[in-house]
Amino acid sequence: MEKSPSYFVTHDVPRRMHNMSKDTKLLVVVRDPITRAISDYTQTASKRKIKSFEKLAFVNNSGVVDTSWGAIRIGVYAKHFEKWLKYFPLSSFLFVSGEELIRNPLGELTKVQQFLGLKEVIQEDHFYFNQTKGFPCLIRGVNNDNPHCLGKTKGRAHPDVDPVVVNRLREFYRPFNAKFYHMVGTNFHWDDGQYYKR
Ligand SMILES: Nc1ncnc2c1ncn2[C@@H]1O[C@H](COP(=O)(O)OS(=O)(=O)O)[C@@H](OP(=O)(O)O)[C@H]1O
Repeated sequence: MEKSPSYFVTHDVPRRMHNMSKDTKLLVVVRDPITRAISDYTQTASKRKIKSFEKLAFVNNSGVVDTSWGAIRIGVYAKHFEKWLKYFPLSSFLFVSGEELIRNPLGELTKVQQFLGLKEVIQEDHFYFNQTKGFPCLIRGVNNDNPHCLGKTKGRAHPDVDPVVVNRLREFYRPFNAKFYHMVGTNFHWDDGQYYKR
């Protein structure tokens, strides 16, 4: 098993993975592209000083969404996924909802176990919700005495983004999201706005 978010969007990866093994099972965790962009921005901003999200999202403050900015471009999932379908059938993929992975980790991980043909060993009591972190964490060991949350670079606080900008991005992504839902046969409900800012 190997993982990297960049595999999904890097041009030559589908062909190279197919050359390696055409039977590879592919798991893709996807979340609302707007939250994903803000998460991406937050990660970069934690390393160096950059302009505001609102400034970077548009070309010269014009209201035209800057699709050359990676944080925006990566969320156009339908375009990236088209390239994968040239090499792998839809049945090779499981799309995991990033939102549900937080809300209902057992539900999403049960689907993962089934997709991979694994024995279903994960249970409800393997998780607890850490209120401070705001995320589910794992309980390891028979005495539940070895809890494990992801590190502090996962689950950072996101900045508040101007709602006008969020709405503009919502309109920008809507057709791409619709296409993506159609391609994969799942509605992730990002356009309902119910998931933005967890
Ligand atoms: N259980 C749990 N604990 C902490 N974080 C969780 C968890 N489940 C999902 N997430 C979300 O994972 C996001 C980080 O994933 P990344 O794709 O950036 O990770 S990586 O690039 O593959 O290393 C991270 O994004 P941010 O919230 O923007 O930090 C989380 O929202």
